[in-house]
Amino acid sequence: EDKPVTEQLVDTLTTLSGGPHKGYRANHAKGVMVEGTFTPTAQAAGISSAPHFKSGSTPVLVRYSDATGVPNIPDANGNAFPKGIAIRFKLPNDEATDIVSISVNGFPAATPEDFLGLLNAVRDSANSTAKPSPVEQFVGSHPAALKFVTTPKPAPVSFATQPFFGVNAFKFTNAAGQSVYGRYQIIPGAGAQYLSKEAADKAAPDYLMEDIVTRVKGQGVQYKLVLQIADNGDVVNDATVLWPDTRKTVELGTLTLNRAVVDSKAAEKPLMFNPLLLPEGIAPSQDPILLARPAAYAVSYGRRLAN
Ligand code: HEM
Repeated sequence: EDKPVTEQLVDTLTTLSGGPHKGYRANHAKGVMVEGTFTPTAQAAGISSAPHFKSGSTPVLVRYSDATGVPNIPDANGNAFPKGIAIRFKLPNDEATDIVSISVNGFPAATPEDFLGLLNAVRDSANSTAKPSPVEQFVGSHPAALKFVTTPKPAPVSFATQPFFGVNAFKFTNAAGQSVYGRYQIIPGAGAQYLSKEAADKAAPDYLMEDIVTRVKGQGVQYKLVLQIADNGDVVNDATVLWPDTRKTVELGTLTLNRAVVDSKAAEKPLMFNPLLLPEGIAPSQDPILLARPAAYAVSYGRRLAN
């Protein structure tokens, strides 16, 4: 193949979803958007000089999503995991920065090439009689992929009871020029709560998308934005390598979501969240998965707008 790996990834995601599905994202196609504010803690400015970590509140736009490019996948379907949360912080002077996270802590591949290998193996298993199947062969020789696909992904009671993880590390620098590497954790104020298998089997196809709109219009929904800080020597460029739970965490602030987005479907189409849209005070790590994401998202975005 002469195409860039990032475009091949979008092609395979499209094939896996039975697409192209006109006007939808090639992954995380089904979603809903809500709005609110982010309020930083006093410690946040000590981590990064980014504008939203100074004092005051920042307006946020949030898109929750189900995995896959299937626009009408039932929320509790086994393929609709990991769940996604994309957060746009609307900074002063028409600037913005995004956090784009998933409901699993970790990723199945350390490189875009390996991720393509996994997705192509899933694709090729559909029409294969080989034993072991292509995907069984792939996960048999790729422990991180095996770990990711076998990690339990229970259906949450609500998006408001689902923790999310940034997975890729970033470099945070404060006003004094001191830097740390960290990974985001988005911790629900309501606590992590999941449905039983029986309840998940009976859940309505759009139960999560509908529930979150009801919640934001009612009591509102809160999360703590937390940063897990790497120790010297921790691997920061590999999304398959978790850091120990004993690593220091710093609370960066609170997300309060209290408004639905009118006509969310129309509003989400011309939007592209970008994990590398970063203000001063936050820089990418050299994680090849992180660095590949904007190119892949842009291919999906371009195709979405083209039809
Ligand atoms: C090389 C690895 C990856 C590829 C190829 C990939 C591919 C994609 C694509 C094509 C989209 C649709 C973008 C659009 O049309 O706007 C997307 C969306 C998304 N991705 Fe990824 N992704 C990767 C890694 C990740 C990682 C590591 C995370 C989180 C830790 C993540 C979380 C999400 C979320 C939450 C969305 C939905 C964003 C929205 O609501 O608009 N992805 N991904």
